[in-house]
Amino acid sequence: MAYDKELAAAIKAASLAARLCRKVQKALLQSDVRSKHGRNKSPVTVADYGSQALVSFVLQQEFPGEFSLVAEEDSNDLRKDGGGEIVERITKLVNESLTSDGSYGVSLSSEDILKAIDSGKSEGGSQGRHWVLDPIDGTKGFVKGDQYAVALALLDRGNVVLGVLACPNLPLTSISFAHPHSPNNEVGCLFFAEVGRGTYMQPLDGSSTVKVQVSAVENPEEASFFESYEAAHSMHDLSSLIAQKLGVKAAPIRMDSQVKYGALSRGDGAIYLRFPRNGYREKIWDHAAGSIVVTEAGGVVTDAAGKQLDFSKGKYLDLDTGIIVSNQKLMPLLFDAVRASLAQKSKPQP
Ligand SMILES: Nc1ncnc2c1ncn2[C@@H]1O[C@H](COP(=O)(O)O)[C@@H](OP(=O)(O)O)[C@H]1O
Ligand SMILES: [Mg+2]
Ligand SMILES: [Mg+2]
Ligand SMILES: [Mg+2]
Repeated sequence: MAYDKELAAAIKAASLAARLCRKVQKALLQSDVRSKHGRNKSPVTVADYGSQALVSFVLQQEFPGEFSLVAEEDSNDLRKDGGGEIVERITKLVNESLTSDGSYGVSLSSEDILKAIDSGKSEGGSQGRHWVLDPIDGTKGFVKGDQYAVALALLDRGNVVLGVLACPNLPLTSISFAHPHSPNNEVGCLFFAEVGRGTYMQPLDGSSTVKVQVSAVENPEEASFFESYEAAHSMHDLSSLIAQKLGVKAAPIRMDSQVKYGALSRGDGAIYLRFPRNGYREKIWDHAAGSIVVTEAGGVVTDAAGKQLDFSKGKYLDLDTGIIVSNQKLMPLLFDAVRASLAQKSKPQP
């Protein structure tokens, strides 16, 4: 089928990267966390770099020749004074992962690692094929020992055609309030989706695979919604106004990263609301994999004007106000509640 080879390579790369991240998270030392310079100051760890180097290396091994990767991180900070020690740690981590996997029989130098990280500088766009990678989405969740995801997607002529979400800290069974997962439940899932072929979930070791579907809930009173854990990433007051207008009774499920898309794709919750504060421009790597995982599971992902997300315009998503996600039945009600809430919010306060 169209993208079988690419999907197999993406699952392999994301699984290897997830195992590297899991190892680091278990032994995370504060020294592994640096905050990136510049306005956003979102943290970045040895695992973000290690994951990006590993995914980039594996994909280039599987697809030698033309290769285009749009990825979040670059090696600029690592090449500065004082970066040497962290580069050594990253190199060791990546080589340990490659040795344990055994497929490639190579040991990479620090320069190989920096080059692999920097091969993620493509701008993407509407022509040709581009891999899109967030090596750790939800680094804030990662550093506090909570949820994060390795998010890898493939763009083909501007459309997302496959996505893989490795979620090392997500329990295999539902996390919804309605069905709290059993305490001895296995933790670590990988979701994958290919255009036109549905969404599947497997444990990180790939031992079994199930097809997943979004929640069939039609009554908003029975629905629950996901939103960012970070109030800095999404306006929680707006989400609660929308939920109230919609008639949602349950409290929000607040989680870091695109794990929210994975959990929604298997029906743990019926809605995801994301309203960044003014001026923030969403990056394609924060949503490419998650969006296809939901849409291939029967869900709908649009901006606040009801428009599909457009991944063909380079590294950024130009969208109207925010991102709303739900199933086909609830989406018309959700859309009306969003419009009414935005109208109310924009009215001058008395
Ligand atoms: N002000 C902001 N508004 C919205 N998203 C932001 C943001 N600052 C950072 N982010 C993005 O939000 C992502 C995490 O999403 P969530 O809030 O769902 O956990 C971060 O991904 P990284 O952790 O890969 O940097 C980061 O790219
Ligand atoms: Mg980041
Ligand atoms: Mg991200
Ligand atoms: Mg990231």
